[in-house]
Amino acid sequence: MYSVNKKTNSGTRSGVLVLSIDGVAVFAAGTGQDSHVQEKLGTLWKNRDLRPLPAMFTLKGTSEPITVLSFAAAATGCFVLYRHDGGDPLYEFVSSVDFSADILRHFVTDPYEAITVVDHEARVRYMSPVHEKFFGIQRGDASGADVNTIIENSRLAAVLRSGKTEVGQIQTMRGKSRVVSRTPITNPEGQIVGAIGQVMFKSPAAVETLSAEIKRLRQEINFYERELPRMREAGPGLEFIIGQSEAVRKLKERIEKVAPLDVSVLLVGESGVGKDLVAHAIHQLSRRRIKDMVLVNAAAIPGNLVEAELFGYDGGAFTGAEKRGRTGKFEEADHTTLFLDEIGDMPLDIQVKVLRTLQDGSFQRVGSSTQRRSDFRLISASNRDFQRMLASNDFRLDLFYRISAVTIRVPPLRERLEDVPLLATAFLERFMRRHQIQDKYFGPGVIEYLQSLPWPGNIRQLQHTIERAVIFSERNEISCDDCDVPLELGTGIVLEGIDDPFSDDHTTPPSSGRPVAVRKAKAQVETDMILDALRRFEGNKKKAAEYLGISRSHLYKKLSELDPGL
Ligand SMILES: Nc1ncnc2c1ncn2[C@@H]1O[C@H](COP(=O)(O)OP(=O)(O)OP(=O)(O)O)[C@@H](O)[C@H]1O
Repeated sequence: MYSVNKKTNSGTRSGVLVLSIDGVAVFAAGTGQDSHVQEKLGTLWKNRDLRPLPAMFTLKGTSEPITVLSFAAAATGCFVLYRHDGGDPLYEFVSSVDFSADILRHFVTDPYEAITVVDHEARVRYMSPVHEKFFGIQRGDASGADVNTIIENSRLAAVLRSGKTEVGQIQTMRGKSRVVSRTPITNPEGQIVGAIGQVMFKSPAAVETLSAEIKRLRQEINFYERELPRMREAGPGLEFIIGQSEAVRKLKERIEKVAPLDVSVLLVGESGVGKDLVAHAIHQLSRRRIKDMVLVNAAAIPGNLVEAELFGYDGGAFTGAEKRGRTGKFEEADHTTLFLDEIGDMPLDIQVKVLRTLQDGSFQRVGSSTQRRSDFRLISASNRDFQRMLASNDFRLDLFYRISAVTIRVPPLRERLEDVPLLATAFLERFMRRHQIQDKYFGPGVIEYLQSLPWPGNIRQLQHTIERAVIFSERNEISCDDCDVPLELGTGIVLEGIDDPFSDDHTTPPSSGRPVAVRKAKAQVETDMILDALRRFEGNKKKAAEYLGISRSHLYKKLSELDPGL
């Protein structure tokens, strides 16, 4: 199997060294005669009590690394040595793994490994017990027989001739289909000495399932490969803005018009109407879409950090700052869009600095005097009332002009209630997918009921309502009760005799598909509003009635209905 002192053109490649108990060489051949090798192995051998010698290791520090197989007896150490590229993996395996026989036994007897080994004449040399059992053969009876007389449809002889491996072939044997592999075996000289036939899967069905799964995954990959460039291009573009109402149609038109122009856009509208979505759509339809939009939520940054967040800072600019300094959002937004959300919440002192940057694109990091520049397109959004803030000097007029080259108002949901069916259905599907819930659907009258509500929390509130219903409805059919809107529905409800403060045209919402629930919700909101007004004006009914926009007598009537004791 292994020849000692094998010589090649490059000199002695291998050898043997036998050491006495004291590390003295008692026999040496080939590489084993090298004094350097003897000295190194002698040291290792003498220290074997401290550091036991592994069965196989590499001897370093010689002219070439040498692989050593060690066979230690009580009194002598025997080492077989060879240069790294001169070994035989089987010899190494058998020498260094003392349970190598168990591993081989496992391969030939494992109940799941049905194998047949043939020699170069296609005569059976070995058949694993499980394979013998399958063919109804007594142990060893097939040995020496032509494989074709034992295994029907065998192609082992063909594989011996072709020298080519066959993997995953279906072979029918004894009326059963099996998925098999056939492998020719060569010796180190490259001659085919035999072949192994092996059952890979017991039935093609298992392979079919696997292949169907692979096919499905391939299709999925193909889909994403096709879609990815488009999705990258489009991002959350216009198609993510659900709705076919006139209001949404106009909104989309405006987005498409303004997106390619490199002007500042201010998005106004109540909370939850979709300003964020609109900002993304504008960015995606602009030439700056190549780089991701940079987002800043002015309301979410603590006042003392707004400046550092926006302009960045130099190392050690303030306590707690990162040592190497940090890039600010303006700098990050170079060549892309900067989305300043909740700009109405920006402190006045920061407004001045932001204005300066907006005027010429230049800024300084906190703690630095170097002027930097950034070329960004600004989109800002706020649900605040700018008229009021400008009047009370809470927002700088010059900044307002800068940020609002174009202002887009995103309409509240109550102005486009005809979009509710589309939105509700899309959210139903989205949340069923997200929560892995199946087969939920809206029962009769639910969509009409949803359309009858004024949605002061807008689309975000509708979304939450549907999500709650998907999760908590006990039956597959989602009922109006499942969609009950929480009490904090609050101020948006149009009260009898009270103008809806949000509505432009004061149209009443479409008639309810579920009058009782609507009435209940209205009554609750009415009560809340009335009590809130009374608290605000410390029980002064005249002022409360004025505030609510109803007559005093109407307020008294309402109070008597609520609680005669009030
Ligand atoms: N037309 C729409 N189609 C589908 N989803 C929408 C639509 N409009 C808004 N949404 C969804 O409603 C939620 C709230 O929208 P968004 O955050 O854009 O509102 P916003 O106006 O920015 O609110 P805020 O002023 O509170 O920041 C988001 O999950 C958004 O995806």
